[in-house]
Amino acid sequence: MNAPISIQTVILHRLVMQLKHPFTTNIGDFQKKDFFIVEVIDSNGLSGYGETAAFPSPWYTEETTMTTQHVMESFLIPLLMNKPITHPDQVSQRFQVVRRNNMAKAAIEGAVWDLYAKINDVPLAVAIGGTKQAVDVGVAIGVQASIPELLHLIDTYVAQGYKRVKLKIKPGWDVHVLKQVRQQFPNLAIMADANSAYTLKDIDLLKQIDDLDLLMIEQPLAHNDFLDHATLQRELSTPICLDESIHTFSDVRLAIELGSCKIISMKLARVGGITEAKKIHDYCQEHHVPVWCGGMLEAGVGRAHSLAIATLPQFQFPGDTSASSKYWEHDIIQPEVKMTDGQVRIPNQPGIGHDINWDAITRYRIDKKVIKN
Ligand SMILES: O=C(O)CCC(=O)c1ccccc1C(=O)O
Ligand SMILES: [Mg+2]
Repeated sequence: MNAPISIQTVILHRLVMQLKHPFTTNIGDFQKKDFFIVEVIDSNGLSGYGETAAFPSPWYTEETTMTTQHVMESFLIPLLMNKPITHPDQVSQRFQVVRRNNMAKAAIEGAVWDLYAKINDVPLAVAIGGTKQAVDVGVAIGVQASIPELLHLIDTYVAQGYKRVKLKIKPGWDVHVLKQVRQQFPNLAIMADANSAYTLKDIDLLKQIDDLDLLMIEQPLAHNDFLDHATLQRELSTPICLDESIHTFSDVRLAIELGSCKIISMKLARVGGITEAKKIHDYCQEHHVPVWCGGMLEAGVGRAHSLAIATLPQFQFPGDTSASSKYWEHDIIQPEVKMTDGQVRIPNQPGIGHDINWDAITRYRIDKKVIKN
């Protein structure tokens, strides 16, 4: 029987961090991340940490930095305060009275999972049921100014040891780019992520991409579509991977039943946290559908959570969970996340297994709100 956990205080640390390199997708250009580190503190004064993944604008899902703050403060935190739980699975049950807002939920739920693992003196990966000591990682590369620049960048990442590259594509930066990359790197594991840039009218173009022996093509069609993706998947031998379409366990059931994809991208933020992610993972395992861990340009806390979930056995492709140094001059955790030979080792320390780097937090923090009940 687990001892009850009673959350007494929640601190929302709002940070703004500059990305090392701007990240360009079909939708826009990202120079910085504006987000919250959520700190939950129990009656013994022990802290757990989570991170919101939303961006300032609702381009990826409907959530934004400010909606996560509103929903956490007004609805989610009051559901948790002073009403003890015995297991973090109960957090998502309690949050069911709030529709969607998965990024707000995932940040708080993640903080409680970290706290729970620390109380039980086990790494978060172990608390989740993970089985791997290290996970394979790749890099996501945004749209570049020119093809030579892209080829050079890929070269750099491959030399560092990354096992797979994911290239953002959009109309005007797609087949011709991928063809040249494939020519230059005949044996590299390459995937493309369209962030919903295409429709079924682009079938000829998508069939040309199908000839390039990609690992998968991520979210080629609309963010809320299952039927057209199923039609497209019947036409392509390259596996489709769904990202934006997947917010819940039910979405995964629908996608697999309809044949909308052959691979699922998992993001804790998008599915509302670890408990839902585990449910999705187990269903995918039963149905022999591979899963891999996507990224949201997270800082260290969110990254550590993603790495922990990726230790589950059905995570079968390298994640977008690259080293801290791919994104940040200084990360907010210590040690930072490091990659060796295409892998990140999972820490043995309790919880997320990284300390908070308070110097970095202080440097990047623009606001701090302490919520007591
Ligand atoms: O390196 C990363 O964190 C993933 C980069 C990435 O592709 C991405 C970043 C932000 C939002 C959505 C996506 C995506 O997977 O579509
Ligand atoms: Mg994606």
